Amino acid sequence: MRTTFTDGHVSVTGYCSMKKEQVVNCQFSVWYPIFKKHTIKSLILPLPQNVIDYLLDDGTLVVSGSDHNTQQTHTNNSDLDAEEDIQWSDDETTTTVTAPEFPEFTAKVLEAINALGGRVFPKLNWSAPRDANWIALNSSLQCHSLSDIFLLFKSSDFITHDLTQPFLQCSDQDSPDPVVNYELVLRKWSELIPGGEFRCFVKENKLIAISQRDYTQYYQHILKQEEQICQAIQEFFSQHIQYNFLDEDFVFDVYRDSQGRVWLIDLNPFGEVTDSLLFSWNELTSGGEIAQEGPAFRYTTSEVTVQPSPCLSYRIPRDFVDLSTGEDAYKLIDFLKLKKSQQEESEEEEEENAAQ
Ligand SMILES: Nc1ncnc2c1ncn2[C@@H]1O[C@H](COP(=O)(O)OP(=O)(O)OP(=O)(O)O)[C@@H](O)[C@H]1O
Repeated sequence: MRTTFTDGHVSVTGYCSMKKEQVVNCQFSVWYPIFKKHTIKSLILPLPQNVIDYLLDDGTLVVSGSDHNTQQTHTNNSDLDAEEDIQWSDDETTTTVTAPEFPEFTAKVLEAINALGGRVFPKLNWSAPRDANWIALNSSLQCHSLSDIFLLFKSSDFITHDLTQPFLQCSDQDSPDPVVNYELVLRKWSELIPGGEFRCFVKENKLIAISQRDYTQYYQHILKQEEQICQAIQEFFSQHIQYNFLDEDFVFDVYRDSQGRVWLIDLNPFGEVTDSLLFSWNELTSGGEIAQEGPAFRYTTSEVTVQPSPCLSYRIPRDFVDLSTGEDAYKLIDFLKLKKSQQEESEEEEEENAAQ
């Protein structure tokens, strides 16, 4: 699930009126039990309040180290709680910070990761931290420990959106927000080839549109197998999805594997909070005109249209990543020294000016 912000405000164009209940129904723990047989094996753990507080505290990026490295070098701009152990050393302008620890939760997470084969894809109730994969060492959302998960979650706007304003774009703003029980979703890691992913739009229980998910790239096999892909998705929808979900309007994502088998990947609300990819919400809501006979199928047809990845705008320069994660301690020291010498230079200049 994703929200579009423009100058700090939500961009609502008002093509469709999504209700809070639709958002509630698209939580992972609601749809997973219904479609368990057709999706990737996953485990759901309730998120304790102190973990939620830690994720929302933007004072530090340092991650709990009890299941990983125990300490990391870091710039200190945090007034975090007493569990932090902060040591300043005089000779270098660096701090050593130990993040809060959650032993019980850590043990449960590790047990779940092991049960899923040691490598997982993490999510909250709705979103994965797709906007933060650049910060991970392998530039991937693959996690082996709770500290891997924390690093991604604490760096992700999509995760913050889930935690703070999941009902922001709903039309029934006058009704009270439903209670959300936050959950950590761990999914068995699967090597999904982006060219096999498609987003499907369902209106009044009818599959009206299918879009290539990774629309910034051209995939020749989609062009060649257009009919087979469309047919396989339609069959999957009518056999396993249609009339089985709690709403009649929704969006679902699928993966077609190399054997042609279709898998459910995710379920999203039918509304502007969900990216409409190669369609517009205006088209999708205007009386089903796009789907006269069967669903409309859109994919990128030539290399000319290839665009940069939509998540690129969330990235920051690698140097800053190294600084913020303490990955390259020397870079951090250089940076601090540079700041110090710049400060000294400007103080000298001020003194000279004052003397004149
Ligand atoms: N189990 C998995 N293993 C590896 N990669 C995965 C797994 N599940 C999903 N992915 C990849 O991550 C992408 C995002 O997954 P998902 O749809 O669950 O996240 P999301 O935050 O809900 O995204 P959106 O907001 O677009 O619906 C998928 O398109 C897929 O490429």
